[in-house]
Amino acid sequence: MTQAGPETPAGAQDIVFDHVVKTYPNATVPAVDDLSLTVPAGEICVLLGPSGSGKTTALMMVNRLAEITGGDIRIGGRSILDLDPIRLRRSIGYVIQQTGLFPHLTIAENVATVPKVLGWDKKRLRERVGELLELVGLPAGEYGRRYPAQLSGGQRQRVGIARALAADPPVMLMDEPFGALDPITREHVQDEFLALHARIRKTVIFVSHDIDEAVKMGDRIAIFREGGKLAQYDTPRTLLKEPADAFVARFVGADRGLKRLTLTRLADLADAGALTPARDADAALPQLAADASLRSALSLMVAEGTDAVRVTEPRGPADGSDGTGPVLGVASLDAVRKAGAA
Ligand SMILES: Nc1ncnc2c1ncn2[C@@H]1O[C@H](COP(=O)(O)OP(=O)(O)OP(=O)(O)O)[C@@H](O)[C@H]1O
Repeated sequence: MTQAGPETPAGAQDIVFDHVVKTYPNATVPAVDDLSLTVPAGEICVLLGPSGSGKTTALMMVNRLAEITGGDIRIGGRSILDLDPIRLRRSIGYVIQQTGLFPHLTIAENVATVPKVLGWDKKRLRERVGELLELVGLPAGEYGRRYPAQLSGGQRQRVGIARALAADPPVMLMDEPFGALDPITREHVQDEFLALHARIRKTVIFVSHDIDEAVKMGDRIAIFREGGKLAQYDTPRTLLKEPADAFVARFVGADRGLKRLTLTRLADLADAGALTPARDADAALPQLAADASLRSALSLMVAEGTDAVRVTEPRGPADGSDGTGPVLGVASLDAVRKAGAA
């Protein structure tokens, strides 16, 4: 955590869309229509919506890969229209689905691309590349001299993130960055990115078409409808609990109650005093570590045919959530249901 606290992290900047319109040349209707929203500094905002609803266009207007045709976008209070597009782009991290790594450059050279353009000296470049590759779990000594083709898809995506962070930009734009990864790798890279974000607190705009990804990654979610109109902008919890209209309700899915359970951990129940003390008779109950979600707890109860789980203290990340630490108490189906409805 920075000195200023997570709400106003040092170095991050808010992004304001102020009545933004984008109508492409020769188009009869706008791709983005009167978009107004603020992404607070240091938060992750996920743009979600059906195909063609204007998510990528909204994202690309921030770094002027698509020029706005109405309204304004301000980063840290400065209009993007007052900035030179090339300089603006260098000051914003950009991660896309096909990582866009240069195949003929090594991993270290790829990560160094922008700082090199900015004229950093060799020593500073080398240190920064080492630091960034370490940060994304690909130590330079082992991976720096390899070429993109010699990495897995998930590793390439991590290099893409390291490269986007190279010049320490206050803002990152990510367009379906994990879309091409298989589900298991995607989960890993999402977790890694969230852990990384907790440390670096950049302001991130992240395009996704996957509601589960949006709920997991977003501090806030902007749902777009056809015609590039903003349907709702809220925290995942509010969006799932109070969809603004039938379109949003349909988009987030009939299982939105279950999705909401992913937002609460068993540890939250423990903190709220909603666990009951474990008795000897509870020894046969299935158990889960406190960092598991209420959805996992419910799923385990259904699978095991019980109406409670024992909650254990996780001993560390290496333990996963299989529940091997000391027992904290028992979470009943009723407690899970009540917490899910809250
Ligand atoms: N370069 C362009 N020229 C003209 N029209 C475009 C251009 N790029 C996108 N559009 C149109 O603008 C609208 C919004 O497209 P955009 O790519 O922003 O949507 P999206 O929500 O990101 O879609 P997807 O989820 O399929 O990527 C679509 O109708 C699209 O056809």
